[in-house]
Amino acid sequence: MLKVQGLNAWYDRSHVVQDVSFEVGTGEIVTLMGRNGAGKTTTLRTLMGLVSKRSGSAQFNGSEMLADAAHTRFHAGLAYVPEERRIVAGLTVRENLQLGITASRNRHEMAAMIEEIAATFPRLKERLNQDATSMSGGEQQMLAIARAMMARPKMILLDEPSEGIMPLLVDEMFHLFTRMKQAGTTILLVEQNVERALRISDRAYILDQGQVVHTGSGEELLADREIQERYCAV
Ligand SMILES: Nc1ncnc2c1ncn2[C@@H]1O[C@H](COP(=O)(O)OP(=O)(O)OP(=O)(O)O)[C@@H](O)[C@H]1O
Repeated sequence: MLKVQGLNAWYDRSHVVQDVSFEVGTGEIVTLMGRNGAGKTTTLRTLMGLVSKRSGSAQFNGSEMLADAAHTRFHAGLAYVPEERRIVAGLTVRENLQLGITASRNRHEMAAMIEEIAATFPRLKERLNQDATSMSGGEQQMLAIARAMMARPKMILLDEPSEGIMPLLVDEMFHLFTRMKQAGTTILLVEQNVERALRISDRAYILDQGQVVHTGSGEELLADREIQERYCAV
């Protein structure tokens, strides 16, 4: 579904992503890992068209998309949940979810979509009419993911979804990713929570100083403590 080849990105003169190549197959969960500053977030931002100085190739379902505008990618079925969640204060959970729908929908369609999403995110279902920012950080993170899922993306890019979240919700969140995968969503994940991420990943790529230095199946990398200790914050 996504084929990235020779991707480069710069902030001014700083060459932050260097010749990065990786693939994400339809229905897979693929994780990008590596220490702070390795270039993971910048890789996602570059794929979403948010870094202007870039080169290389990124094909989404066979079409080159690196030069496309962010909204074109969105309409092609790519969703992005950045580390900062951008939940709108003063709106309820339901109203935040409604923001995730682009095309105009009638009330019944909208209600049906919220029902569908709420079935996957039970924690949000109980809180639909609550002010969204009164929820815990983890619940707000779930809302950010659920809101992105309202557009029914083919693929979702998640940047450190478990960061700063209480352990109980982290477990719930990783179960959620497995359920999203089972429901047909392809996931590209950036995670510091190495063990949990590897357990659910089909494949992972390890970045170090802007380059891919290692790749393997989730299972292979889970068994390789040396690689984890060397390149990830474990
Ligand atoms: N907007 C920016 N302007 C200039 N340099 C930046 C900017 N954002 C990130 N950088 C730098 O680019 C490098 C890669 O950062 P990036 O955020 O992609 O890493 P990361 O692997 O996602 O790490 P983290 O987990 O800390 O977010 C770092 O050296 C960082 O300081």
